[in-house]
Amino acid sequence: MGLHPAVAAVRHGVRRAIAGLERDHAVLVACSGGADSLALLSATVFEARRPGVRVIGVTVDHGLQEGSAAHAARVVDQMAALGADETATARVHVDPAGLGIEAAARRARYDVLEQMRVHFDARSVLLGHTRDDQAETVLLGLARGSGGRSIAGMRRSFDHNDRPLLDVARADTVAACLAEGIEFWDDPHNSDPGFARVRVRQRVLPVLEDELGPGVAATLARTADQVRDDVEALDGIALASYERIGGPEGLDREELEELPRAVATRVLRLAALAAGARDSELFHVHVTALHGLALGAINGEVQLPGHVTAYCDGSRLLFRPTAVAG
Ligand SMILES: Nc1ncnc2c1ncn2[C@@H]1O[C@H](COP(=O)(O)OP(=O)(O)OP(=O)(O)O)[C@@H](O)[C@H]1O
Repeated sequence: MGLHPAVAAVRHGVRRAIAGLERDHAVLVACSGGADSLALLSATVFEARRPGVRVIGVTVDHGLQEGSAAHAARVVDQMAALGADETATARVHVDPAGLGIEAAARRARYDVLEQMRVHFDARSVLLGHTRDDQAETVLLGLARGSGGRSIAGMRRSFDHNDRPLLDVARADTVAACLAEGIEFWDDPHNSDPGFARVRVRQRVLPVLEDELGPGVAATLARTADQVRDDVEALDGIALASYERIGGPEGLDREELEELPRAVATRVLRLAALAAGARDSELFHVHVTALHGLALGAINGEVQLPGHVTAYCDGSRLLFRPTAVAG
């Protein structure tokens, strides 16, 4: 019997991701025990064999659900049975204060995976996000309305992380597990309609598929790829412009006026961040106000999150710490 097409699709993604690795290099696979990450691990073991790359399987125990330690132990056994050279459980403490539980768990997970990567001297961390995850991310970003970056989806690689399955359908990771006799775990979170992502998965995408035809997830993911190229190009141009016209003495307003709006707003964001504005609360409305101020459409000052005030002085747009009353 030939190779199952779903297994071939998963292996194809992995082959590209580890193409640069050589004998005795190590790669870390982040494994939740779901179909996506177990299919990813199995394919990585297969693809790593010929170059002689070591495969490290790591599962993160967030300690948030009853029985999470037992679940992690089962995943570790599975990873070993699938042929991982080494396995580990990373336990994290999730502090939900500020970020909220989901974001705090994600932050803790990415931090500990990076620590494990360094610990095992691995070249990269492979994550099992699929094309469907990407489509959901694009739709959620579209609804959030925070511009190109929010619909550019997840990056294929960042820092030392890779997402080899971004072109692979989630159904194919399930089919690959079934074809290889891998028992996978269905995370109850993945079907809890309390999460916006789950509602997109269960209700929004199926309607789009019905009304616009099958393949919507793939086209959304393709859109993300194209938008990301554009966003990254604009970011690069903006950084170069900022380095040219910005500095400790603020921004040159005439030079700023010459820039296309998409570049100017990015330059203003960079300048505001350099002046100490708080990234997570610096919204488009602030940047638009800064633009108005620089062009003379708004008079006075603009207050930015993080206690930064922007103002104009002749030809320059400047920033200073906001004076605290009392
Ligand atoms: N507990 C875990 N241990 C190890 N890896 C995990 C764990 N949870 C998720 N991952 C990794 O992240 C990938 C995506 O998982 P999932 O879609 O459940 O997470 P998510 O919360 O949507 O992720 P993100 O927040 O990064 O978008 C998995 O395929 C796996 O590689």
